[in-house]
Amino acid sequence: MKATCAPENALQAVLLDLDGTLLDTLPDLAAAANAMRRELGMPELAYELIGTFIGKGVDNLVRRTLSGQLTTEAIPEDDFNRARSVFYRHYTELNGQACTFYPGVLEGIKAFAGMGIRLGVVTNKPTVFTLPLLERTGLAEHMSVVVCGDTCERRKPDPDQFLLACNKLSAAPAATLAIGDSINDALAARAAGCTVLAVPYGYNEGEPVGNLPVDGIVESIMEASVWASNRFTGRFTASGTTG
Ligand SMILES: O=C(O)COP(=O)(O)O
Ligand SMILES: [Mg+2]
Repeated sequence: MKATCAPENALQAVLLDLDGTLLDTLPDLAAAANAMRRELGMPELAYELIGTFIGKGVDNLVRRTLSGQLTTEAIPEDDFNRARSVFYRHYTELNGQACTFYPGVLEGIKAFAGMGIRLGVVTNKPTVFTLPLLERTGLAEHMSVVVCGDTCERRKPDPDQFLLACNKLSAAPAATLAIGDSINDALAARAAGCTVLAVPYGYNEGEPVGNLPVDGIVESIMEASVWASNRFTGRFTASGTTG
């Protein structure tokens, strides 16, 4: 890959968060979380509350769902392991059943692809749930790289996943745009040296996105493609030509 052929300020890659950015996965995650609670003899939680538990990976979602709150007290390891396996069983069934695309996602993906820019997913979701979901929704065919919550030693908000994704795409982090819905994406992508955009419609652990350390907030992935074509002067294609 001849990244050096790209003109200055060319966009080489776009890395997309999954839950809360590409797909509204809350219906499936909340159904699995509540199925877990029911099976453990606990009352169900409101969907909106469970939405605030998404973002730091499934293990944290399980811990938060057990506690019923965002900041969890210490949960005995046996209780956690039992709950986790119940959640995994339910979510394996439900993953992809009721989730939906956010408006502008497919249009935005096509717009970026039309610019010759390679796309990837960087998610805190474990591989065992991410790959089937990308297949079921048809997203897999658009992605040149997928980095999951268990791919690297550390997850978002640490930068490792973004650095690995850039490396796999032979893209410089400074020429890579990350788009996410939460503080975890913002901190991780920024620490990796990427340009970062946030979408306001996702989860962000119950907080508004207005205070996130990002380069901009866009209403959709389609709007992100317009933002990127204004912000980056050159475009990079796999052959090293520009347009
Ligand atoms: O699994 C999660 O907690 C969230 O996954 P995400 O990184 O795709 O938003
Ligand atoms: Mg997210």
